[in-house]
Amino acid sequence: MSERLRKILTLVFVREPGKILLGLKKRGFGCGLWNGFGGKVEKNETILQGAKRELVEECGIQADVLERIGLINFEFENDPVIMEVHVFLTFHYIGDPVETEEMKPEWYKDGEIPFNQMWPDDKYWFPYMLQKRKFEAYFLFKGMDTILDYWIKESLNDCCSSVNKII
Ligand SMILES: CNc1ncnc2c1ncn2[C@@H]1O[C@H](COP(=O)(O)OP(=O)(O)OP(=O)(O)O)[C@@H](O)[C@H]1O
Repeated sequence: MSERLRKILTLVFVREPGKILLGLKKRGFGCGLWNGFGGKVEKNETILQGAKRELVEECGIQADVLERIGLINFEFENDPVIMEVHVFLTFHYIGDPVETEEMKPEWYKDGEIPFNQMWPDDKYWFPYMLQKRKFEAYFLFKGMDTILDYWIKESLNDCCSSVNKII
C-alpha cells in the first residue's frame, strides 16, 4: 500500500453543541455536495497547517485547536492514486462563517444532515465523527456514486502513513 501514489487532503468540521457547519462546494471536486472544509495539503506545510489554512480560505473561520478525529483512505476503481483524507473537529473557533468562491456555509442540526446531497461515504462515518469517536476507514469507489467495498474501525493511530507528520 505504501508503494501507491497518495494525495493528502484535509477535512475540517466546525461544531456547536448539537450543530455542525457544512459547506456547499461551489466548484471542482465534489461540486454541488455538502461537506466539511478542506483540500490538498501543500508541499511546505504540515497536515494540520493545511487544515487550518483551508478552513480560513473556504469559510473565513480561524481555529487554533483542531482535534484529529479520523483518517479515511479513498480508492477509485482504475485510478492508481489513493486519497488520504485527515478529518478534524473543532468546537473552538474565531469568526462567523462567510460564503466564499469555493463554499457556501450553513449550520445543520445533528439530526438534519443532508446525506442525500453529500458524498455517499459520509453517512457511514459521520456517526463516529459526531460522537467524537476516533475512526479509520477505507472506501473503494466506482465512479463518484457507487461504493464497491468499505470498512470502518474505531481507533486511530498516533501517526499517519504519509511522510507528513501531524504537528
Ligand atoms: C470520495 N469521498 C469523499 N468523501 C468526503 N469528502 C471527500 C471525498 N473526496 C474528497 N473529499 C474532500 O473534498 C475536498 C476536496 O478538496 P479539493 O477541492 O480537491 O481540494 P482543494 O481545495 O485543495 O482544491 P483546488 O484548490 O480547487 O484544486 C477535501 O476536503 C476532501 O477531503
